[in-house]
Amino acid sequence: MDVLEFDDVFIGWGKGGKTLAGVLGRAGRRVAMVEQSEAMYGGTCINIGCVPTKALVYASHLSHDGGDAAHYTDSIERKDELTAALRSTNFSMLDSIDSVTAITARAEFVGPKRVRLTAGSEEKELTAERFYISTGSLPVVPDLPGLSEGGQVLDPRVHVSTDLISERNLPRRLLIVGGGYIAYEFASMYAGFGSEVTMVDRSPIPLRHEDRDVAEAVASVLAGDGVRFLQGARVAGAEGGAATHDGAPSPLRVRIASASGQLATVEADAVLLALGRAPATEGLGLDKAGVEIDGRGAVVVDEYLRTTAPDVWALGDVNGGPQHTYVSLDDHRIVLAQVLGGPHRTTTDRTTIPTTTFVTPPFSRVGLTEEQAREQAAERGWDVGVASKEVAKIAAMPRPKTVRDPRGLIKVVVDKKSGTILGTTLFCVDSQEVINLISFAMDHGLPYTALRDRMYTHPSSSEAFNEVLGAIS
Ligand SMILES: Cc1cc2nc3c(=O)[nH]c(=O)nc-3n(C[C@H](O)[C@H](O)[C@H](O)COP(=O)(O)OP(=O)(O)OC[C@H]3O[C@@H](n4cnc5c(N)ncnc54)[C@H](O)[C@@H]3O)c2cc1C
Ligand SMILES: NC(=O)c1ccc[n+]([C@@H]2O[C@H](COP(=O)([O-])OP(=O)(O)OC[C@H]3O[C@@H](n4cnc5c(N)ncnc54)[C@H](O)[C@@H]3O)[C@@H](O)[C@H]2O)c1
Repeated sequence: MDVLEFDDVFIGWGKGGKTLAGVLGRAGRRVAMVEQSEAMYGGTCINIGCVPTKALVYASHLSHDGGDAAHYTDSIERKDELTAALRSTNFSMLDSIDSVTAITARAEFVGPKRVRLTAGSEEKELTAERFYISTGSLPVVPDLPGLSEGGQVLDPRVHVSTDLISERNLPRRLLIVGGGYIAYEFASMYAGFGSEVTMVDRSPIPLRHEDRDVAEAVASVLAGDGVRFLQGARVAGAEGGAATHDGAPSPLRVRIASASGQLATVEADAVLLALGRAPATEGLGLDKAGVEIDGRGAVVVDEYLRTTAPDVWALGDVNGGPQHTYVSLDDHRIVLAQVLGGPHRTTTDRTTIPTTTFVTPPFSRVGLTEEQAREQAAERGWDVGVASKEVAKIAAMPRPKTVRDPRGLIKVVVDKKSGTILGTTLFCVDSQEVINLISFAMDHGLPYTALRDRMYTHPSSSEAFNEVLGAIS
């Protein structure tokens, strides 16, 4: 069997891995990037995750001619063109570096610092000084009566996010099981495309980790777009009918049980399971390399992202950290500093991690909720102050009105004594941009008054802070 030698071997073409591979390759190191599928060059984000879904979120709320079904099919085709172009660019970005070898094969460790690659009937082995595990995560498919069993769906009408956005036909009725990022983004998106969306969530209330006023604002906007919420509910069974007379599949009839045991039946042309993603560590032979995993299957790492084996790091979703592309990207900075030098970094120096859930308008948050801040106030000596305003009522922020979406809410939580910003929720047009400004201010210890008294371009969404932060009480 061929044995090839490298300086650095990456398993999986994720965001952190591909960025680090590029830097090391450009520095002249002999780098191998091993990716199991040519449809995944560039990783989850550009192929099946962030980018395609955000392209569809945007398309879903565009006005269109020719009916919802045609608009949906057209949007899926455009999304496929976009991801194909990004995949090709991502491939060249590494492949064009002389000292980088891109290999399409599935990798598994067969010993310390040794992996076997399998592509069809071909096998070879690689050895290297350093290894980087960047294999991402996979959708969790728990057993749900009538829908899924043993990690597999039981019916072609049952999907995970990855394959639903490859379906060319708009489901007239979509049932979404889950209440996290993907459930909310897909609910907003498919409602925008014209599907009748029902969400089944085991939590008794929507968005249980958010302040109630915020959660209610988000839920009422989605409800206004036609999304039906079944909270404190679970799947109790499902039956699929035979094909109808015109050959179209009949809907699945999904039985939903509430906390009190009462049953409702929801008819669905498609069901989306959005129940989390688990680190992709199965079949990687990690035990043979001395790399430990935890109870959730995540690679155990320290704050330097070092695994339990020497010279083996884990970046991105696979290390059990927050599952966002920008976290995987930040992981590469932490590892880079150890391998090639540069500013010292660890995971513990991340002060804030902002998030955006791409419903329409987008919902973004950084730091603490009001409830969390009040819980910690006595211990931390904070005098908690809050400013909260409906977007439609913010006179000094005409931007949402100019783009015809003045829905939502802005809420900022501060310590009045020191002026420290403790947390911010932005549920409004442009929030995916503006939240980064707040996160920057928080990381650099700027008081809320610095944002209140700044000059902003006009009309913009950031200028909301002139008015909203003037009303802290
Ligand atoms: C629908 C959806 C929407 C999302 N939207 C957002 C968003 O808007 N913003 C955001 O920040 N995050 C979003 N995320 C999360 C984000 O996509 C992930 O956090 C991120 O892509 C993880 O990157 P990674 O570096 O861990 O690896 P990934 O990009 O997941 O790459 C891992 C790669 O490893 C390959 N691989 C796995 N096992 C092997 C093996 N044994 N051998 C060879 N190759 C292997 C896989 O094929 C894959 O290409 C979304 C995710 C999903 C599913
Ligand atoms: N905009 C973004 O940054 C973005 C967008 C999409 C996905 N993502 C990432 O992708 C990951 C996966 O997204 P997701 O929405 O699948 O996961 P999630 O962790 O956000 O939500 C999972 C949901 O499933 C529920 N759940 C889990 N197991 C269940 C069970 N057995 N029965 C009933 N309910 C169950 C949970 O209560 C939760 O509501 C997330 O961790 C997220 O970080 C990020």
